[in-house]
Amino acid sequence: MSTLLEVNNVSKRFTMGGLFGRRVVDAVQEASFSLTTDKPEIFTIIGESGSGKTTLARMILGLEDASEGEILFRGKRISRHMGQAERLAFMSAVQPVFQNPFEAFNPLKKIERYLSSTARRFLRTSDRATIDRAMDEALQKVGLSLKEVRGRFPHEMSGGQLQRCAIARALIPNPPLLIADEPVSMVDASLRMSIVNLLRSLRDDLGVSVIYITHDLATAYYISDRIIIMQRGRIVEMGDARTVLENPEHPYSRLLKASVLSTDDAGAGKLATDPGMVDLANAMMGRAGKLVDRQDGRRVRVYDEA
Ligand SMILES: Nc1ncnc2c1ncn2[C@@H]1O[C@H](COP(=O)(O)OP(=O)(O)OP(=O)(O)O)[C@@H](O)[C@H]1O
Repeated sequence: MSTLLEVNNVSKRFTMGGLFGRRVVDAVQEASFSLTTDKPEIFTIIGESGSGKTTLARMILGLEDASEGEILFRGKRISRHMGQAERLAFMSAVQPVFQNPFEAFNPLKKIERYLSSTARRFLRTSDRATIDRAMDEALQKVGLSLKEVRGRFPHEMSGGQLQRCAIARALIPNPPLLIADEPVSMVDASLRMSIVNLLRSLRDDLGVSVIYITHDLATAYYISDRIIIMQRGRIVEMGDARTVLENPEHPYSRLLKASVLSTDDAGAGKLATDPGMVDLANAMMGRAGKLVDRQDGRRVRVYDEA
């Protein structure tokens, strides 16, 4: 079994302000997990806003350095200070998909311009036919074609179609790993599942692993193989997605699940989340505790009684 990505005890601390108004945010604390090359998977990072998901993703993409710990991709350390050639090789293997496809594309440029510059950069060619072939192949993988996209500007596509184009762009160098940060949250609800299903087919048909970052428990349940649940920078529960989400153990994981149910029940006028549950989850915030292994394979953060 060989390792694709290793996140070893990674923490990120942001320090803001001057001498007198110094503020410290521990955005990620001691995160550890790994992905192997043998089994492509959808590995989900879930948590509410501010729990550290994007910071973790940015460190995995080499856009931010860890304050402590290390991240290895195929055994090599990832850092913001990688040399140009090393970065290009890394970027061809680990590609991001961002939240808002309308921001990812320049509104004044045709979509194919963006795709062709990616092809030129990663395939190191300026041969027109090779670039067109690479763009078409990537677009076919997401259910589009160069014929459909050619000549069109971003505003001439739906959010769902444009997100497909963004995913196609990411697929041009044939990366084994995509980092998708909230890829469906800006997409129309009616088109969301088609993007989620697309991620699944990338895993099943192309063998691409996806780190799927979300705060949407429903899509997470639907596509994830494994999941980590983050609360204020700390992993509080991790393991097989079904094991964890069907029967969450940590109070914060239980709260996340209950919050989703309460949305479903809202129409029936049922109470939103039980305040006792919120208090219990909040009481864990900021406490270090430790992750322990459970018999069913999950890891859960537990705390010494005060
Ligand atoms: N560059 C930065 N400088 C200072 N603080 C930051 C920076 N980036 C993130 N933070 C802080 O780190 C914490 C984690 O933020 P992060 O964006 O990683 O969370 P998140 O789970 O991705 O949230 P969201 O779902 O809203 O994107 C937050 O308190 C945030 O304010």
